Amino acid sequence: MEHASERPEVAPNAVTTAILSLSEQPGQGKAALAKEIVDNLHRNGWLYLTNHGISDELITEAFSTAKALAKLDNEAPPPATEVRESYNYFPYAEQKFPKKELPDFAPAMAALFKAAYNLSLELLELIIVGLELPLDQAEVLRTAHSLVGTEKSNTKMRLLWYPPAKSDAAASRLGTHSDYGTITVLFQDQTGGLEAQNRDGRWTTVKPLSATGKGGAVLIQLGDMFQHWTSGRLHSSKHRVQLTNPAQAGATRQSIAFFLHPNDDHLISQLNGQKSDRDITMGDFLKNRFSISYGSD
Ligand SMILES: O=C(O)CCC(=O)C(=O)O
Ligand SMILES: [Fe+2]
Repeated sequence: MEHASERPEVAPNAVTTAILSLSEQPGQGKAALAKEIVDNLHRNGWLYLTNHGISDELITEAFSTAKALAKLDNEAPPPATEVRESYNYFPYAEQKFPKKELPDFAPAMAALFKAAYNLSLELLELIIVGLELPLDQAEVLRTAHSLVGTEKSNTKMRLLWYPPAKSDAAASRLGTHSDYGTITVLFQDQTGGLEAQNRDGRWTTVKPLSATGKGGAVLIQLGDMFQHWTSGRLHSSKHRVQLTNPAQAGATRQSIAFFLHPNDDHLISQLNGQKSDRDITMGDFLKNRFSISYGSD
């Protein structure tokens, strides 16, 4: 209970997190699912997807390799203020891979990266349907992400490892931020601690759902760039990872976040077809990220 007074107020049931099945349900067509996805990305900016099509084996293999990497890195003690470790995986950055120590690293990460990329493309198509935009816009989005995996795209997979917290640790494991790309696909274990803020400004705890097993779910979060792209129709939520109870402090937490970004040189024109002087390349967007104002904010 020591930490309770240090934590910001969170109303645990203020916002409902949707759990949607990517495989069509009897009586529910693709259009209905697309609409539900868009409604949730409009209101909240996040949702869970079950039947996401990524095999347990791929996810489990990537998690165990990422955990082994965190253990390797731990041989050098982290700075005292460090509350998590993270490694950004870019498929082309082979010189950074721990080839000798972990020969399984490259194939495990490449497989999950590819699967998450394919899932993202499927989702982008559904979002275009749900936004009731002309279907050629789905092709626009697909082309905008054609360089994923190369040096001309900032798309990456972040391997996160949160060690057990010291008893006097602050309540924060990862500070408040929004993701800045198109969408994020988050795979997490069942430790919990993720909190997110919806369009109305309400914070909620996002119930932890494992990415594997029966009912395995991945969390989809919308990024700043996609909010901009959709002229603010979709919401990019602020989120953070907290230690929500003392028992959790003693537990490790592991997650893998796939951040989909458009090609650096892709000119982001509004998806509603309107010409706008806010059209901007992804590269410039990143440069200006902290100074521009955009969307409906
Ligand atoms: O660890 C998590 O669950 C969240 C990670 C995250 O939000 C990020 O890396 O941007
Ligand atoms: Fe994030």
